[in-house]
Amino acid sequence: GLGLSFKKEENFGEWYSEVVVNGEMIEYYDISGCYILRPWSMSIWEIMQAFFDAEIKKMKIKNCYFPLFVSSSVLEKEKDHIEGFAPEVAWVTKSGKSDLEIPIAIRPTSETVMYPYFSKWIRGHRDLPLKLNQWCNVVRWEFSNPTPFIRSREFLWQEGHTAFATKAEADEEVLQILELYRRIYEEFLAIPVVKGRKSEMEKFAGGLYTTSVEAFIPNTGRGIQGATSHCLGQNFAKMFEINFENEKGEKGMVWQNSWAYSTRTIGVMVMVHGDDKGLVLPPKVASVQVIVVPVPYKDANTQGIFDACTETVDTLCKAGIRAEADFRDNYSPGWKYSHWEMKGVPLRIEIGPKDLANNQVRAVRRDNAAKEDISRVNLVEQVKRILDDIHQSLFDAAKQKRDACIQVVKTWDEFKEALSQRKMILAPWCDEEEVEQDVKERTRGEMGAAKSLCTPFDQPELPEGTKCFASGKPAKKWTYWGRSY
Ligand SMILES: O=C1CCCN[C@@H]1CCCn1cnc2ccccc2c1=O
Repeated sequence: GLGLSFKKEENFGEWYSEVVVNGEMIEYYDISGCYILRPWSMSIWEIMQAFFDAEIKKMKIKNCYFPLFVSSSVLEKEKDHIEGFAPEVAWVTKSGKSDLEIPIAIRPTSETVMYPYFSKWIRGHRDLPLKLNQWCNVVRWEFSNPTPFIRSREFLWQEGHTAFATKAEADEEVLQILELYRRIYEEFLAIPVVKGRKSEMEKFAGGLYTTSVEAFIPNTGRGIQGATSHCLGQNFAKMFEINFENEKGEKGMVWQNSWAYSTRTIGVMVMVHGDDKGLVLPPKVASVQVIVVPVPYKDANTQGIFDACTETVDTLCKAGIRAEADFRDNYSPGWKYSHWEMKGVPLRIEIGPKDLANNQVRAVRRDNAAKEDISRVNLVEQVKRILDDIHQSLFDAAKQKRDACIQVVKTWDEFKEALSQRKMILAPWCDEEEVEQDVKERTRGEMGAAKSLCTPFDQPELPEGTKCFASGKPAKKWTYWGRSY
């Protein structure tokens, strides 16, 4: 039948795979770890892209496009940033029947593709700042369990790559971009995130420091990195000789950033808001925000009902609301209700004989199934109010659930207990890397080890003498820990 065969609370993994397919977001592909993005998910990507692209254009960041292919000499230029990742690099070794002289890598990220040209283009301080972004796909041949949107061998992202004369400029941009990522999650996807800094162990090894927005999936009790904004320092400038002559004629290396968010955002949204009836789309990213369904009654004025539906769609569209009508005559209203609920359309409008007679429509919310009769007189402002309220209540519900998963701990025993309860753990930490390594080893198990998620910028008070939860040494900061994707 139409319904899902798995329940979110009982079989989360199967529920997720089924809901992205039944919601017509994803089609499974015959190569493992690769998925077809159908229009229902591509439209979500496009809406977020439109926002982010407009925002970075305000920051004078320009779009470009670099080749998909990377020569091995250049890719392996940076040993330590690539060493951990080497197994994930996909290589082209043949064309037709013949082997390539030298294998060519498919970009897993574009630092090594772009930075030899940054070196060529940046000569003097007038060439700075250089601020580029590209919207593209990247390939990482991962082996851990592939999951649509969350972990795939090819995904879409934007990657920003910027170069500045001073560290101060780089530091500022890192945070400006991170704020845009927070807005993507909280203002578009209605998902609460924590802004913070990654530990030395978890940061991008090729950079100076990494900031991120961290989300949490209550059903699996795992944190998930939502997006990252790295300050690369002068590490890549040194490697690729990206230097410039400043005003005083002195030679200096540039300060660089790189930052990305990807189609993983869509998977997080499905996991957080979806329910046993299917997808639940936050209105801001729904390609159809309102679906109008005619409810004809045997001898009632069917044409009048259809006309009212058409007029309702036109009125809403003229007001900038993304509305459509489902006039298909081979499906019943009840079938249509289930279908559009599965696809997560935020608001349904039903128009039957009674509604027609009373010059009203019956509005039904997807998030809480609340029904409301609305006069067609002030339809637009009522629908706008309801859509805004749906966004707010989705965010509030997700935040309440995420906050309920947060556990503050002071000792190792409390930490272990919270981890067994699948919590997102806030603990005082001595900030020593070998202690972090020790936490990973001591929590290794079939559920996966705990790792540090981020050190939140918003630090709670740390009383003098507070001990590190894992080492007993003097704590230096509060850090979030947990299992993660
Ligand atoms: O996050 C970002 C933001 C966008 C630009 N790249 C940085 C860092 C990417 C880190 N990374 C991640 N997976 C990889 C996989 C294979 C080879 C290299 C890499 C690699 O460098």
